[in-house]
Amino acid sequence: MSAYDFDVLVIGGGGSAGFTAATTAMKNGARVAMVESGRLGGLCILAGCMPSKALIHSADNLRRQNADRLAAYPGVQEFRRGVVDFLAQRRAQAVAAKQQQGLELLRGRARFLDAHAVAVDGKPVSAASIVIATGSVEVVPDVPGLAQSGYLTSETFLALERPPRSLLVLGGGTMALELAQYARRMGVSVSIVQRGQALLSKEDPAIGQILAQCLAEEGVELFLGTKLLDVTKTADGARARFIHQGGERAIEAEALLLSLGRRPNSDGLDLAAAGVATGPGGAVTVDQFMRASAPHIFAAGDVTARLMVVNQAIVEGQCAGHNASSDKPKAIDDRVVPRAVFTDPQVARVGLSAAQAQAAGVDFRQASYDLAELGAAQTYPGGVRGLMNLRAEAKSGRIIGADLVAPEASLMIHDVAVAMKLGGAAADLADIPYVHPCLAEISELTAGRLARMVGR
Ligand SMILES: Cc1cc2nc3c(=O)[nH]c(=O)nc-3n(C[C@H](O)[C@H](O)[C@H](O)COP(=O)(O)OP(=O)(O)OC[C@H]3O[C@@H](n4cnc5c(N)ncnc54)[C@H](O)[C@@H]3O)c2cc1C
Ligand SMILES: NC(=O)c1ccc[n+]([C@@H]2O[C@H](COP(=O)([O-])OP(=O)(O)OC[C@H]3O[C@@H](n4cnc5c(N)ncnc54)[C@H](O)[C@@H]3O)[C@@H](O)[C@H]2O)c1
Repeated sequence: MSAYDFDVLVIGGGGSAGFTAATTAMKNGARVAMVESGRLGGLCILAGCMPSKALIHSADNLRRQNADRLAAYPGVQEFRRGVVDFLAQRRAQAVAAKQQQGLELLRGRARFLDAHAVAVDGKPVSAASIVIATGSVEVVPDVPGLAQSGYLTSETFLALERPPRSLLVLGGGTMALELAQYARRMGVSVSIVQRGQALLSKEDPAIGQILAQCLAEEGVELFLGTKLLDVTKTADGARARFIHQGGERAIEAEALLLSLGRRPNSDGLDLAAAGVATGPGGAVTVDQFMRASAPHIFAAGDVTARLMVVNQAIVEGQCAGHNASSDKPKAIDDRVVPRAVFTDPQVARVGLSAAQAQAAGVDFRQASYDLAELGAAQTYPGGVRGLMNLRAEAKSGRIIGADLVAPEASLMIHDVAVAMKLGGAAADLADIPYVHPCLAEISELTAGRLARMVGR
């Protein structure tokens, strides 16, 4: 009989990483409890991936139909709520099914008491191993006046009952671009104020340029390379002052959306009581087994800040859940986690970026292809914009990463992901006679170019 209440305790079990960790540990035969302070579903279902995509796809439809967006707005919101409620209910049913199999669900907020115990709303619970999966929170920078201005976060923006006439988006990352384009397509007048010189500053600058062109053509006003000075509340909304191209500018809008990144949600956990070390922004520091600095404590998902997307959270949850409940530890394999930005055109990536490969000292070659060069692209009235960068190890020809901008890049990236998973080389991808004429042929053609530059 164990000295602890449970074999494995998961903090944040209602989210993607936590629920995966809990069910993985159960498969290993562990007695598992999960603590959840909020509604079951986590960020992806309740206020992230799913509601944002429900709105984006709705705006696309309305645009195609040339419908009155303002009149359609309440229906779009009703659709978003329906999607969220359906998926949250499905998560609740999945949790209930696991409860039938012995999972203990503890409702409340967890805080560490020591390395093997947490208090759930004051009540102590102990476990041999603990998985931290508490997700992330919005970054709120220390900008004068911002706190008093009444800004929107992604969560409050997604749920607005009425669209603002004008929207000022602070930030130029994934979330900023998805939500800015959605708002524009719903008829809102949109400005983006971004600190970096490019949009999506972690990607190849050519990608940010394509997105900047597309957004500007839709009427989004872009300010890149800015320094935010302050924000003031006005009678109609908010006003942001910033430096742009050496001069001072000010933009007023009815609503201000904060999209300056997310940071690990670890503040209230009292990690010091458990001897768990944190890194930049409060990320729980983990090794390749998703093990924290205390040997029987693991972490998974946004709280580790490795890559804040849901498929990464699930891969980390599987690894943490397994290692928390097994004496045969497995290292995480997150080499192949594709991800996408759901703008139009979409942006997708798998594997290492060129900058990451360089930083890791990999000897690689990169081939690029402009989507407009493709025969299939000629068949789209008005043309299509995009590109592919494909990278492979110089000696072996093995594919190590790709970037893609294309209308359906979120779908198209998966053939590169499969090739990478199977250890494929550029020549293997080039060898597949792709359906003609389709935009996915860009993979075959870029791979052909790359195959001629590398060893195999
Ligand atoms: C607007 C938006 C759009 C996004 N779109 C996409 C997308 O299209 N594709 C994609 O892959 N990713 C997307 N993401 C990112 C994705 O949602 C996250 O990476 C993912 O949901 C993180 O999962 P998680 O399990 O780490 O955290 P969460 O799902 O946030 O789970 C953490 C859980 O812990 C609970 N919790 C926190 N503290 C405690 C505590 N002390 N005690 C008990 N419980 C606690 C919370 O209530 C929550 O249920 C988006 C994010 C946003 C904000
Ligand atoms: N499709 C998806 O997978 C998806 C969609 C939305 C969000 N997400 C995830 O949610 C998280 C949050 O998204 P995000 O777009 O906010 O984060 P992000 O890190 O992609 O972008 C933040 C942006 O804000 C800028 N910035 C940060 N601090 C600033 C400051 N003080 N002044 C001016 N600019 C500043 C950065 O340069 C960057 O461009 C990300 O980790 C992302 O992966 C994913």
